Amino acid sequence: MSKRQLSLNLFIYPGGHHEAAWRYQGSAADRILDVSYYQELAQRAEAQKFDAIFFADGPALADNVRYAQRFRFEPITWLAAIAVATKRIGLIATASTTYTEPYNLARLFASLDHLSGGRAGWNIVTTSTAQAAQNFGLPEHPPHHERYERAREYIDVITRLWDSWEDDAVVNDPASGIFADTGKIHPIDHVGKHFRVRGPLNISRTPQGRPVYVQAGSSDDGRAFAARYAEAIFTAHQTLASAQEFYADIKRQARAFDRSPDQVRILPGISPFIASTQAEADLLQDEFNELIQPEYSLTQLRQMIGLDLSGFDLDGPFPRHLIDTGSARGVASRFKLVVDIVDREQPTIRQLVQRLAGARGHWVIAGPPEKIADNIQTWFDNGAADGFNVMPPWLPGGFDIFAEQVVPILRKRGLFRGEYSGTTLRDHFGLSRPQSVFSGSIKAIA
Ligand SMILES: Cc1cc2nc3c(=O)[nH]c(=O)nc-3n(C[C@H](O)[C@H](O)[C@H](O)COP(=O)(O)O)c2cc1C
Repeated sequence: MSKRQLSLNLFIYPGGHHEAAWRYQGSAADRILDVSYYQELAQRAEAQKFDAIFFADGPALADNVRYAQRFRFEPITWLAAIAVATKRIGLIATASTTYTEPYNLARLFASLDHLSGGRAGWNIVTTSTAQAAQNFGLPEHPPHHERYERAREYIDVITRLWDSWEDDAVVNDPASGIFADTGKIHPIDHVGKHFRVRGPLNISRTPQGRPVYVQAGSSDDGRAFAARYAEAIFTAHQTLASAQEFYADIKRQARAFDRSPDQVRILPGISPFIASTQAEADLLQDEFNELIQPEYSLTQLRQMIGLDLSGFDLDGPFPRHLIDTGSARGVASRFKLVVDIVDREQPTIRQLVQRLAGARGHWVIAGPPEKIADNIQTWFDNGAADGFNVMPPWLPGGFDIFAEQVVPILRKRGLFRGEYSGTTLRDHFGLSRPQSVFSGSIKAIA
């Protein structure tokens, strides 16, 4: 039995994850729409045998774009260009079940999986950004519970679309003149509350059968959805204890859905400031925090906890009494994460925005390479993570330092691969390739 190994993804934000990264002299602020910049990043991550790269997404413009590089290209398109510049690394794109339709999205991800030789992953989101509704003619953003109800039906439909061609449906025999065995291509005939889709999909089953299902739910609905469907789960935790609680809960819920917990990889985010000494690493983090623009940070904070602190003294105490914990506004999980920081550390407003500036509530850690590796190993060995979404504070430099100084330590400790053992994202994550739900069934296209 091979030793349990870490999964490492490179989570790419254009200039890096610190909200002021684009202002830092080492970041590639002028290359954020240059696809070769992302191809180079993916090649560097592939050279280090990372499992995947990952792009977030949302169908609306962030309302604080004045102060930070928070616009978004469409990730599937961008990953197609990266696929042709790489051979092994996984390619994970975010797409919303609230603001897309299953048939179109099934085609997009099937195409990405075919063209990449089986390296596609789908970060399934319901979209927590309320302003998206105005771009799709909706009177208001659907409530959280309803978004998850739609997402469950969506997954059922899209899974059957990806499975609608059995693996051996394509014959492709010019001599006999038969291209496909239509007895192995199945309509899905779905009629539900949110969707009516006949199918089948208009492309054959992909190298992975289906893209890898990734999810990042944190609420009760989100966790249940993740435990039932997700094969890799992204999550944000500030402490080992919080990550251990999440990890144990998801693995328990997965078992309750009769799933093997090994088929559910849990990947918290980590945003490391790395330097040869602790003092230098702290200085590096301070350099970034000095570039913070309070107008941007306070907008972020308002989105997370629904409080507008623009009139407050930044160096005054955070007004904890104004937080109405009864109504978790904004993104529920981030709301709780911010409240926990405030209750644990009683920060000033400035100290809180600096805590969140690094990576929007993900784990930010500063120190020498050995300390970063030690912390990664502690979470990995103590039931808090199966791997990490690496979120460099700035790119490309922040990733290069992690790759050159932390990955070798993890490798030396036997925690991370020296070579890919497979070719697909499922291989890298150690996930099985799913059978088509139609294998052996009779109803096919006439
Ligand atoms: C690493 C990570 C990446 C995420 N990326 C996105 C994203 O690209 N788009 C999005 O709408 N939500 C994204 N989310 C938010 C989650 O989809 C989810 O809405 C959030 O964690 C709250 O959980 P809930 O859906 O259970 O309320 C991300 C969350 C995490 C932890």
